[in-house]
Amino acid sequence: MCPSVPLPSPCPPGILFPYSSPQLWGRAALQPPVLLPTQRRTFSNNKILVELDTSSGVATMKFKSPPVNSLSLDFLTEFCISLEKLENDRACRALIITSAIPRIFSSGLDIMEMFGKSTEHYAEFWRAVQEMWLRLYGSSMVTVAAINGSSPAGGCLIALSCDYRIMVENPKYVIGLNEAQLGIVAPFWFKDTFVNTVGHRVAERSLQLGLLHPVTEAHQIGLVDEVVPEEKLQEKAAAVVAQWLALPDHARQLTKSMMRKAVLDHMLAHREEDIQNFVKFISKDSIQKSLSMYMEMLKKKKS
Ligand SMILES: CCCCCCCCCCCCC/C=C/C(=O)SCCNC(=O)CCNC(=O)[C@H](O)C(C)(C)COP(=O)(O)OP(=O)(O)OC[C@H]1O[C@@H](n2cnc3c(N)ncnc32)[C@H](O)[C@@H]1OP(=O)(O)O
Repeated sequence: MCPSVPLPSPCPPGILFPYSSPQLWGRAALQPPVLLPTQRRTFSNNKILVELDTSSGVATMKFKSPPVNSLSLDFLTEFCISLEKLENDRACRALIITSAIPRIFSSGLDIMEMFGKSTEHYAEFWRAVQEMWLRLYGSSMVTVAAINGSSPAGGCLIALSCDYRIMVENPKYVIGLNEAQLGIVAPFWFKDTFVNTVGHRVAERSLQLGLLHPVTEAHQIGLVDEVVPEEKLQEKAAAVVAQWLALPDHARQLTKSMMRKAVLDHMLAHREEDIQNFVKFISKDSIQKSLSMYMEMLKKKKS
């Protein structure tokens, strides 16, 4: 997995874990028994609320950055800190990611972070985007995206980086990597994450056309795993987590690592080059113009 997020090793690889009880499979079981004053631990910063149920080992992360949960540098920093805290907390085995903002899961990367700023700022911002993906895609926790609203581009990347995606049935919601519509390009690791989920042909068409898929279509192409009515979302996410947690952590984690390692390693090997490419690309006048026109179009749509 990602070197910045080392895999916890409940037992050496290749050694069979004692299959006695599901409760003993988790990281929580490795802790000496302690009496906890409460079963819920909450931490919240400006843009993200995290609640960890220490009895089940399941954390819920809610994005709460109005108006549209755009992924600004501040948001990404909070996100990475929250992920690191949970990853290092042996009581936490699973994470459900959802939104507290009605109708929007996340509007993707904050376009204002990529517009009219210095090259140093672009480099810092892009490193934060990379870090978020490395931590989430490389997480040893079970991760479930409970997608309760539209989720374009960077928002879709967050969902794609999870182990399982459940989306609310609503004809107004869309999801996809729509970068091409903005006149920009999904970087190779966005593309790899997408291909690993939906397959090469579907990804090629969807990426070239910058498609935002309605929920039913997203389900048909395998971009989301399940579609549920809004009121069933949390219950469904909890059920999926329980199913994944019923397996021994080390077996699931090693399997996940095996499936994702090549993509993570590829990105890590090209991380600095990827930052340089981003800075060069985003600083171009033509790209800045495209972003400016896109923001104008968003504003016009409102009026
Ligand atoms: C050899 C090849 C080399 C290649 C090298 C490659 C290098 C890499 C290239 C760059 C890669 C970048 C990857 C980018 C990823 C992204 O995520 S880009 C962002 C994409 N996001 C979008 O397209 C979403 C845009 N927003 C919307 O569609 C809608 O806003 C919405 C999310 C569906 C919500 O709609 P609605 O509820 O109607 O709200 P609005 O009124 O539209 O918006 C409210 C305000 O929020 C602002 N806003 C919306 N999205 C963003 C955003 N992403 N960033 C910043 N701000 C956003 C919107 O403008 C409104 O603002 P106000 O008018 O001021 O209220």
